[in-house]
Amino acid sequence: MNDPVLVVKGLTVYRETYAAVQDVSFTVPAGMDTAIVGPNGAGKSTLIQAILGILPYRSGEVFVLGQPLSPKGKLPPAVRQQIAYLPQNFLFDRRIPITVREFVGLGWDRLGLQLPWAGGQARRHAVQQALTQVDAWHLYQQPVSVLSGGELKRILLAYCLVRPRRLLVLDEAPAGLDVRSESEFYRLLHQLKKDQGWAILQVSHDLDMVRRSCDRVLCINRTLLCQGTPDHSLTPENLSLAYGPEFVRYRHSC
Ligand SMILES: Nc1ncnc2c1ncn2[C@@H]1O[C@H](COP(=O)(O)OP(=O)(O)OP(=O)(O)O)[C@@H](O)[C@H]1O
Repeated sequence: MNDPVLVVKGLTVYRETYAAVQDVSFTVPAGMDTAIVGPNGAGKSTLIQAILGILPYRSGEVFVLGQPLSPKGKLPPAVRQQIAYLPQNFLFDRRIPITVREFVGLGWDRLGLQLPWAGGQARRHAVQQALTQVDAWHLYQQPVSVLSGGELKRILLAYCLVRPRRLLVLDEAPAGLDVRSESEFYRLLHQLKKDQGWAILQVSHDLDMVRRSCDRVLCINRTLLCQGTPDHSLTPENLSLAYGPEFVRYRHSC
């Protein structure tokens, strides 16, 4: 009945001459929050960038909403529009003269050519709602260039939320948010998956959060070491396999 939002089969991705991701297979169902965990340099960002079509992949197959992603990252625009991505770092030229409201509105616009006034009131309403959801409506007239790191993160999330999507991909998304914003952020993710059936795929180093909030875990270190529910995956044996025995001893002594 519920086809998976994302299917990855035998995916291998190179960073120059190095196979950063090797033969990784998994599926991401709708309405679930799936975490990707693993040590630094394990290939987590490489994996999601290949799934998003930002990096080419060498072999394997990727299907988003049943449509194949080409090895060079091509996907039909109607499918691409269903995916939102919040990167680890968002680098841009701070001199760009664009306000928060204008920036978030770009997330609402359809891909491709359209009239500049398209949408009108629906667009304005969607922008206001998205900014309110991330508690940033008060910033709507601010130039993006003056925002703090945490404010910018919330604006980027509003950019992802401004239109209904099927898949939200996050790379260490809450980094830079204060404690209150972080808990609001996870509450919002929960709401998106429960009420609107969004699939969430998030890279995280916060194993306690993963245990609390995620439904499934993929543990990787170049290859997929294990997958399943947090209880099934985050066992001392699997953590030792991924991070080394020292890490498990350290966590138990805390
Ligand atoms: N632009 C690049 N050029 C060459 N190699 C790269 C590049 N970016 C990453 N790598 C290498 O690819 C491997 C995987 O990196 P990746 O950033 O995917 O890991 P990660 O699991 O996301 O790490 P972290 O937890 O530190 O963010 C690492 O060995 C890294 O050095």
